[in-house]
Order: sequence, then C-alpha cells, then structure tokens
Amino acid sequence: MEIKFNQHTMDLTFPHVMGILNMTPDSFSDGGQYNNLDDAMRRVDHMVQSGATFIDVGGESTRPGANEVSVEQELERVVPVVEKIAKYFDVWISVDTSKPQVMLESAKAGAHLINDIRALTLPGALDAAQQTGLPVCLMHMQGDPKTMQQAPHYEEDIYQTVNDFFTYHIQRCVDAGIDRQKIMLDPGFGFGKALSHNYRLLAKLADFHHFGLPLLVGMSRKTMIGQVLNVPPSERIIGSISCAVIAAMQGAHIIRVHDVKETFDALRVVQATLAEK
Ligand SMILES: Nc1nc2[nH]c(SCC(=O)O)nc2c(=O)[nH]1
Repeated sequence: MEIKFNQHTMDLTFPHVMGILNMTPDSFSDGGQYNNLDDAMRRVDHMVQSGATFIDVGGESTRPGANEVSVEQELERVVPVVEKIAKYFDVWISVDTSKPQVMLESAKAGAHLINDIRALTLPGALDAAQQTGLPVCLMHMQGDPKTMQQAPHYEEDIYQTVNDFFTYHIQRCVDAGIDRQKIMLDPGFGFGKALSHNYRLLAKLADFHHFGLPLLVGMSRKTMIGQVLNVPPSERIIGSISCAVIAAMQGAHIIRVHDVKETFDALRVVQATLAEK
C-alpha cells in the first residue's frame, strides 16, 4: 500500500513507527519536556536515529480534560518545528491539529500528513485539508477531549459504530474533493472509550482493512494500558509495545508512540513473522 501526493510516495508496505513530539506544556506522558526548538530537534534526532519514519508534531494537548489552545498559540508551537524538521531531517512529518490555519501553515512549512483527532469537523478544516493536497488521517472520537472520558457509552458494538463513522467521513472527504487514496483511518484509542471499548477495537482492528485504506493507531502509554497494569504512564512501555505488536500483527501501517527504539525493534520482529505468513 502506498500514498502518492505532491511528488511524494509514502510506502506503507511495512509497519512504520510514528514518533510523538508534544509541543505542549501539559502533555500527560512526556510532561512537555520539549518546549523549545533546540530540545525538540534533539528529540526528533533521537527518534529518527531510533527508527521513526514519521514524526507527529502536536501543539494542542488532547488528553482527557485538556483546555483549548488558541490558533496563535498552536501556530507558534507547531509551525517553526515543522519547518526545522523539514529542513534538517528526511522523515514524514505529520501535524496533529484540528485547526484549518494550522493545517495550511504547516503544509506550507513542509508537513506531509494532516492528523486530525476531530476528523476535519471544525469549521473550515475539511476545505483547508483539501487545499493542502496532503494525506489526511481520520480518527474516531466520541464527544470532545474535555468531556469524552466522563461516561463513554455505545448503544451497539463499538466496532460497528467506528466502522460507520469511517464510512461517513470517508464519503464526506471524497465529496469535498479529497482523493480517497489519501485517507488513513484511526479508531482513536482512548478518545471517548471505556476499557472494553478500546480492547474490542484492538481485537477487531484487522476487520477495518475492508476499506482498503492505511490504518494508524495510537495506544502508547494510554489509560487503556494503565487500567490493565495499574501503573503510571512512565511504567507502561511493555504494555505499549504489546499493543503495538498486536496492532502490527493485524496489519496496522503506522504505530504512533513515545518509545521509538523499543517499538521499532518490536516491529522488526513482527515484520519477520509477517514475511513468513
Ligand atoms: N491519529 C492519532 N492522533 C493522536 N493524538 C493523540 S494525543 C493523546 C495521546 O497521545 O495520548 N492520540 C492519538 C491517536 O491515538 N491517534
């Protein structure tokens, strides 16, 4: 599977590690350690050296209960970082944003993928994404970051709900002029889901392949691991690797993580196994 856009070809025939670069002061698991450009570039260098082929740059904390960030603030946090990564590193740059202006400016600065946890639903986001010509990742979320974990509830099998969400939002993007082949799908682990909802989606992840589109997953250090292991985020690496392997063994194309080296090694073992299937 590959995605062609603006003279680029993204080869997704093997599982990729997407390193997380949180440019937010309150990101829950790395505590906003990378708040200035030099720190951020050192972090990017470490992740690329450790095997990351995608870097996800986020300027808005979307952990449960998080507060909103202004457009100006998010632009300030994200655009200079995207620009510098594009200048100094040979890596796919994903921008984790829901704001149209941040999408447009980041695309101009060299971003290669729009990663929107709100699936392009903010006013102007769909058109902005279309204008960039970049691939987009559509992620499922129930509610919004502020309230989504208060009482997640689904009338039916969550797999069906998320499947129908993908069907609707793929069509919405195609109707807006976004090439279907530029769409990626993400079940949105931890975004309006109770424990069983998250593991149901992980257990049935392979069933989303019927869309014929790349799958991106992010479970790294999340509460779905903390609730099973009863440990803080800093002690969830084995659980995170386990989730990465379970997803990659089911054909997930991009795994979004904090612990790049460990995940990269685990995915090489997955690749060796899948090669013999
Ligand atoms: N596509 C995608 N983008 C994300 N951004 C975050 S921020 C919360 C955290 O890292 O815990 N999670 C995800 C995810 O699961 N998928």
